[in-house]
Amino acid sequence: ILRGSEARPHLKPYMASLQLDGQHVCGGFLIAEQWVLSAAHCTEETDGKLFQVLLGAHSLTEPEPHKRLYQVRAQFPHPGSNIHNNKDDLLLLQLEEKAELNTDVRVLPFQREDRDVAADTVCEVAGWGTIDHSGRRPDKLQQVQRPVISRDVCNHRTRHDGTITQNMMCTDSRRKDTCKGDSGGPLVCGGVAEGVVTAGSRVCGNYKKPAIYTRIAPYAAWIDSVMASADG
Ligand SMILES: O=C(O)c1[nH]c2ccc(F)cc2c1NC(=O)[C@H]1C[C@@H]1c1ccccc1
Repeated sequence: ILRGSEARPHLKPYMASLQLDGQHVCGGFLIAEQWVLSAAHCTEETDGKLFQVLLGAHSLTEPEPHKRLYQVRAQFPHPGSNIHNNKDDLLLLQLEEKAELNTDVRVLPFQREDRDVAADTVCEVAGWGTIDHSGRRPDKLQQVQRPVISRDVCNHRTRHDGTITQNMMCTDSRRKDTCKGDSGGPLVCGGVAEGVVTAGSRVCGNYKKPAIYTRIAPYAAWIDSVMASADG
């Protein structure tokens, strides 16, 4: 998160850190007791290794009362996701067991009505992604508020030039923005997850390249079917 602020500890109890060998790779969030939603691109350089999911954390390194690292039973990238574009950039992770819910670990509801969030709506995004242009990585969860921009503006020739589909949405990226490592985290508008930070590599903090999110509502049926089909 560029030019954001430290989140109030444990006030975003749905936040997850997807880790490999103890290193934060991407964000994610708890959508059900045994399920985390993130971005498919985050699995690109993991050569088949499964993530571990850290829940209940504010600091990535310090001991905290409800912080716990969960093993992942299975990972389900959306079948339409691919390395060439941002399409269907969603990843479902089934935890090895149901997460223990408490004050610091809670499910975040996601939007099921497929209707665009109005432009200028101010939403919030959080993550342990880079906090400056030198790529500094925070230890504590950061957050920032960003206004939604319309798909037409985001698709302008000088912005993302028609690549933003109706399954994507954008927020203004002038100065304050998401960045590497924030991908997979939720864009929360009015207490509901409306989008997932896409993990395609993109410049951060440049107003000409707005932040891109995968809208969740169009994928509600896919999410429900994967959760229903997997055992447990
Ligand atoms: O965040 C992303 O957009 C993104 N997209 C990817 C695609 C493949 C992939 F193998 C990884 C990623 C990845 N995350 C990262 O590179 C994470 C490692 C970097 C990071 C930044 C800040 C703080 C901690 C760690």
